[in-house]
Amino acid sequence: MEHLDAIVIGMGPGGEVVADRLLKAGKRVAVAERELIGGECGYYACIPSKTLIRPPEARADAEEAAGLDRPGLDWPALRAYRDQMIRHLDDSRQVRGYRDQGALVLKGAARVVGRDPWRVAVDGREYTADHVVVATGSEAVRPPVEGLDGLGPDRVWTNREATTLTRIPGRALVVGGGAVAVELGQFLARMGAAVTLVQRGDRLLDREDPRLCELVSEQFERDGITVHLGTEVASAAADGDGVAAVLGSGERVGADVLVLGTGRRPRGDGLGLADLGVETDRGALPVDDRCRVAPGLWAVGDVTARAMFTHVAKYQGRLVAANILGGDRRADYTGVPRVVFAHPEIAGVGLTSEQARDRGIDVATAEIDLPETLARPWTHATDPRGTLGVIADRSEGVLVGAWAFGPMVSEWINTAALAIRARIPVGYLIDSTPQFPTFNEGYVAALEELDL
Ligand SMILES: Cc1cc2nc3c(=O)[nH]c(=O)nc-3n(C[C@H](O)[C@H](O)[C@H](O)COP(=O)(O)OP(=O)(O)OC[C@H]3O[C@@H](n4cnc5c(N)ncnc54)[C@H](O)[C@@H]3O)c2cc1C
Ligand SMILES: NC(=O)c1ccc[n+]([C@@H]2O[C@H](COP(=O)([O-])OP(=O)(O)OC[C@H]3O[C@@H](n4cnc5c(N)ncnc54)[C@H](O)[C@@H]3O)[C@@H](O)[C@H]2O)c1
Repeated sequence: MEHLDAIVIGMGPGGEVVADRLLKAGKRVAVAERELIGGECGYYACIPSKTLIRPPEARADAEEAAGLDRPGLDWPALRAYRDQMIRHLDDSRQVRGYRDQGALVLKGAARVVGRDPWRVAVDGREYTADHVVVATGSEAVRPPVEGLDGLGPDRVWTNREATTLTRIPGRALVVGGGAVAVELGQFLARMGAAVTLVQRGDRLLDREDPRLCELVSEQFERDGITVHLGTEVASAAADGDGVAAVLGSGERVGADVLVLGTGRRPRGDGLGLADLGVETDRGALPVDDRCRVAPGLWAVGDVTARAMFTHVAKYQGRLVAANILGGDRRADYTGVPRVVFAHPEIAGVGLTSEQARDRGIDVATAEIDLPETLARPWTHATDPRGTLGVIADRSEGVLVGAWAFGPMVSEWINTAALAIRARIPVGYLIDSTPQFPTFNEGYVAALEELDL
């Protein structure tokens, strides 16, 4: 039986970072992947969704810039570029790349079949290793809607069908109110679909600051999206080529497709770990602050259910590789940005004002309207909009949270992310000199408004 320094199970962004770093350090590594090297992120989530969103976003930006006409949208050309970006669902170059780096590439579903030492089985063969890293990601949750399971993938889209779509549906019923529902719902609407969104919670993006949720709802109204809050889809049935749904409120909604954005379940079950005394929590592998599950067993990414983002999977991957190589790195999630790539972009980082108060923090908040305060929104668009909110700990004099709605927020939210993580005193932030004219200047203006 072949013995390795490490076996990485699942080659999404988390697994790839661990494998790359261990291989560079000269370790003997096996990587196991049952589908495509690159994971959900590379083929069915981040990459295709952000590629698809860009042209409608660029068109809206062009419409808002002085002196530009509305550019045309070429769906076949966009679809072809999306297919190129998802490598036509072919990972043979990645397989070759890892083999060239000296990895043992195992294409198949892995199971952990023994411990002391860890033993992993793929395709009927077994391997032992000093370290096993589980990076198996997550899968879309299918809500318990009557009739849903009887409908095929032509009528019910998870993120997989939605991000690999080949036609724009005439009518889409989007279920959920998180990042998936907001990004895909707005994309479909901007591509010409009539979109109805049904969210169980009482706000869109209900884990974010309530004020941010309000701004997103207003934007969805401008986009002509019909939003039902505080209700669910009670039942769904085939109707011609489409779907006839009945909501909890009794209202009927007809659509060509029903798109699920109802959360994700970590893929920690089915790996055989329970038989070895490693319990999961609703599919998640419990990790300590070093991302360790048990001696020699590590987990990174969505399967840890810490914060289901690619940047978190990569962060945990860097940390686990360092720890396997003898380091002692511990994870800190206080400065993880949460960006929704809608148009305008939406972001939150750190605590919401509600969370900060619940923790007993002496909270000070401020909110600024970006066009009222800055020059940059006006050089960017003729009818600009945007808002920045900051949440500070008055007694410590540091920022504990921030949220923003506006152009390119995904880039400039990282200023707040670093300030929160490093506990940079608000006085230093106010004393900084962000480039003129940029959206980053908003932080000085917002922080000056705080009653500290
Ligand atoms: C529509 C959508 C858009 C998103 N957009 C963003 C975004 O813009 N930015 C962002 O930060 N996050 C985004 N996310 C979240 C992001 O996709 C995940 O956080 C990220 O993919 C997690 O990476 P991972 O390495 O944990 O797992 P994954 O990317 O899920 O990869 C896990 C891999 O493990 C493999 N695997 C599973 N079980 C086994 C087994 N037993 N044996 C072998 N292999 C196995 C799978 O085949 C898969 O390839 C988005 C999610 C969705 C659904
Ligand atoms: N830009 C990004 O970084 C990005 C983009 C997409 C997804 N993601 C990540 O992927 C993960 C999954 O995203 P998501 O939006 O699917 O999940 P989510 O858990 O963030 O949100 C799910 C939403 O669906 C609602 N919901 C659940 N069941 C419902 C039902 N039966 N009927 C109506 N509404 C229902 C919930 O109230 C909740 O608001 C998240 O962790 C997210 O952060 C990130």
